[in-house]
Amino acid sequence: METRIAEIAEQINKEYEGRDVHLICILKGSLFFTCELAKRLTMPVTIDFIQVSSYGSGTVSSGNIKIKKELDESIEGRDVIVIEDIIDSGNTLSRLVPYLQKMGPASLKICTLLDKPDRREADVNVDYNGFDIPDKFVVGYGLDYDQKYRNLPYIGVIEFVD
Ligand SMILES: O=P(O)(O)OC[C@H]1O[C@H](OP(=O)(O)OP(=O)(O)O)[C@H](O)[C@@H]1O
Ligand code: HPA
Ligand SMILES: [Mg+2]
Repeated sequence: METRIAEIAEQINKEYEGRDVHLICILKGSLFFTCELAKRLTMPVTIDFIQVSSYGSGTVSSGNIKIKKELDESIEGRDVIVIEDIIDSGNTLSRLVPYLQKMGPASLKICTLLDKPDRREADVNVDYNGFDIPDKFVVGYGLDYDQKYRNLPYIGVIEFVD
């Protein structure tokens, strides 16, 4: 995990050389990934947080996103990288990206630790992706099931028994 995060950071360091980067961490899941990535970036970095929710306590996206916490700072004219822990149905980012684009960033890229391409319902252009994973509900490293297990220091699959 750390090796892959370091590789992504290196790629970002090269591509954004000489520029400042503004990271947007999508709470709460991408908190851990944002920290690990940010520590490895070498340019001047600023960080802001937004919280949107579509899952509630279930394992399937509701398709609607609600903004629960707005950004603190303007992103107009800034080089923005949105940090996600996972892209699953794509509903969260396919709604959030146009919302952020309207605020006039100089550039906007998407960086995710995990991608579940088999589950996609809405298109998302991913710029940096840690790992493609199969269609299993995963927890740990920031990812929750009903708000639990975010603190696991690894990614695990939840198995549901009836
Ligand atoms: O591609 P999607 O199907 O939209 O799923 C991905 C999103 O769902 C999760 O967030 P959630 O709404 O559970 O909030 P959380 O980060 O606080 O757990 C996850 O952190 C992503 O933001
Ligand atoms: O597999 C997942 N685990 C936790 N949260 C999620 N949000 C979308 N997919 C997932
Ligand atoms: Mg969640």
